Amino acid sequence: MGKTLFEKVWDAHVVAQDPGAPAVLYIDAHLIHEVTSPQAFALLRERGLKVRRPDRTFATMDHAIPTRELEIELWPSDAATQVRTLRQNCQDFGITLWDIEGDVQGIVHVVGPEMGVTQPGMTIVCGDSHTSTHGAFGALAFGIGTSEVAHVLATQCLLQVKPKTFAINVEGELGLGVTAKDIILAIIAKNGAAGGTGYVFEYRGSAIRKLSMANRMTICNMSIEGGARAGMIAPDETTFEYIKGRPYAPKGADWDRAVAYWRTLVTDEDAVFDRELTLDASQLEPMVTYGTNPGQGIPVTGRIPLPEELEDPAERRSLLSALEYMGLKPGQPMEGQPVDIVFIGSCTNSRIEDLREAAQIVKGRKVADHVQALVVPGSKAVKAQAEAEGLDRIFQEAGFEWRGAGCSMCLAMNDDKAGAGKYVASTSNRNFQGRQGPGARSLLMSPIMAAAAAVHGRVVDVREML
Ligand SMILES: CC(C)[C@H](C(=O)O)[C@@H](O)C(=O)O
Ligand code: SF4
Repeated sequence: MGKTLFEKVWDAHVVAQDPGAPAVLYIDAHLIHEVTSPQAFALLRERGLKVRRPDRTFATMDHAIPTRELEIELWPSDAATQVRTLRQNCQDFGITLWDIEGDVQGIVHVVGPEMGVTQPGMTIVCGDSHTSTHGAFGALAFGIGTSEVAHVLATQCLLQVKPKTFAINVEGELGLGVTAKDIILAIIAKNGAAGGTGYVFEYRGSAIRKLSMANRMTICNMSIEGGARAGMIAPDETTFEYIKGRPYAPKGADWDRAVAYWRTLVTDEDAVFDRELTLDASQLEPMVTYGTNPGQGIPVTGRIPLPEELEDPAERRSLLSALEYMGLKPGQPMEGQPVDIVFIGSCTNSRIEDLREAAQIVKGRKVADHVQALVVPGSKAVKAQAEAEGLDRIFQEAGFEWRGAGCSMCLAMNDDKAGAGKYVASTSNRNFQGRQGPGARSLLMSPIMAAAAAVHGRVVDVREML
């Protein structure tokens, strides 16, 4: 029997496997950031250990840092401590650091691919759940806990139980105004926020093959929001083209050898998945979430479900408690729902393609008077590229704030927080209670939907603006 893409990458990295025990998996690239690495380094120091492969470990600063220009002396003390600790750790252990003071910095899942660190067939880990993003390149990439970060730093290996495989087939043409974000929100709405537990998704089908790398990353990014351990997309010409020439990409004869190997990283015709789900891309609409988990989403033309429409009593309870927190009612449409804040950013949707699309909607229009709107590029490179294309001017003339790279309002771990009770149209990946600020209410959507919400001050169907 043939192998799936996941099985090929898994098998190539198993160092040891005792029956009934987790596998020892070799890790090709380890990404670290300021929030989940300090305790791991502390553990290494305590035990007198070195970093096994400093050359395969890459650090950036993203979660806690302010996205406004601010001297570090004026930062909240936690953030300053985390950043200074990361600098010290990278210096002491000989690790490459993409520092906020340098030219290369940004959200770990935006910078890794940009630098060419992320490559097909690799195992990639990071103390961060959205490491699944890198699966867009046909890598096996997933988040790990802080004690595992220490383990990988010390050994370059990780203990892992082999997950099962889950094919998600997306076939057909997307309609105008329907994006990769809508594909993944629709998948999670259909399969549930825990529907992928124990599995690695492989996104397949004609609609996936047509997507850019940025769009593929948007989809893989949210695999974890669908409960999966990781999400993968087989590499193809789009992938190779994206990687070629990037700083850490193979060069010369190494490049040819690498591409020849990468071409083998496809699921064999006769491979069998443990589960499958198929979606018709032509039936999808722009999506909006109404609840407090990413599975609680509906097409913009739809209505919030009524409790009696849900079979599972646990889901009924979760609907009602989510709606209470959200200040929304069963059966209500989301179209027309006023918003207070619009956040375009996060490792889901802060790449240049996302900003270009959002800018198209905003161009020549104004942000509604009562709305605070911000654009937070995913990296310094995205920011520079956007500025070279004049996107910053389009956003600022419309009334958006134009910020520095970082996680920003994706999570309330830095200066950018939404107030209690505020509705945030957000391009990020999590709408958990308090995620964007204590009491704040997140409505997840695509960048063009968020841009449309900024202009109208309420949730609208972006297709009416195209
Ligand atoms: C802070 C970090 C550990 C966390 C994660 O693991 O995902 C964050 O990135 C998030 O998105 O919630
Ligand atoms: S942008 Fe958001 S989801 Fe992504 S790593 Fe940062 S906090 Fe996590």
